[in-house]
Amino acid sequence: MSHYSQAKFSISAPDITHLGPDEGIEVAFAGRSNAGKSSALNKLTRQKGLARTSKTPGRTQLINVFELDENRRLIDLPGYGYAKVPIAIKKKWQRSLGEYLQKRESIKGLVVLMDIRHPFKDLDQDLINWAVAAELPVLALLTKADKFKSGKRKNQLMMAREAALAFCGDVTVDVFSSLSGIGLENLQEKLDGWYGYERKAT
Ligand SMILES: Nc1nc2c(ncn2[C@@H]2O[C@H](COP(=O)(O)OP(=O)(O)OP(=O)(O)O)[C@@H](O)[C@H]2O)c(=O)[nH]1
Ligand SMILES: [Mg+2]
Repeated sequence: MSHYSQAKFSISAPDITHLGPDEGIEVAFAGRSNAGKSSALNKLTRQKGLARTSKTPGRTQLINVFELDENRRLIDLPGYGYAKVPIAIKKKWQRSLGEYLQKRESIKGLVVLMDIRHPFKDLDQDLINWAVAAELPVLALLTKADKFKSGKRKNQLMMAREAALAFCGDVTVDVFSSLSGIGLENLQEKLDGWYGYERKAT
């Protein structure tokens, strides 16, 4: 049994003032709209309907909080970069995203999810660079990895790692698929470290 299957929906907050006390450890999932954040959270927690997913980009407009235990939370952040949203709404939710990242003390790790077919767009780079500068640990995940066969996938991962090195230094880059489960073990291992869960010796 994984710690992550314990996740329970806690709250949806329009901005950080509506979140609970800024204590404990939060790990946030961020990325462009439609990158697969909510799907990845469902895969990680083994709960198909935990985070709402959608074919329509811009589904997650609130900061959604899932509790693992009293001190540990998973955060599904609003997606960025989706053009077809009324500007007023977009401004509001991008502000809540920025505020969360800049002001929330309990964030201890950031997972940046990017579609493996077009990783490291400008906004992704900005976010990762910001996190690196803020000394916030980052895991860059290339999602929907099932879209590529193994050879192409490895190649794309190699290129993405080189791209990451070139523009923002040493961030971990890995592949992930919420359909096939590729990369799930590695994701859990990274999160275990951030949350301070001990790994069983095997
Ligand atoms: N093939 C494939 N499709 C995926 C995968 N993960 C997500 N998708 C699809 O991509 C679309 C968007 O997934 P979501 O998880 O809702 O994306 P999101 O990043 O939460 O999107 P917003 O909430 O709009 O920011 C849905 O149609 C998913 O079924 C994956 O690993 N493989
Ligand atoms: Mg979502």
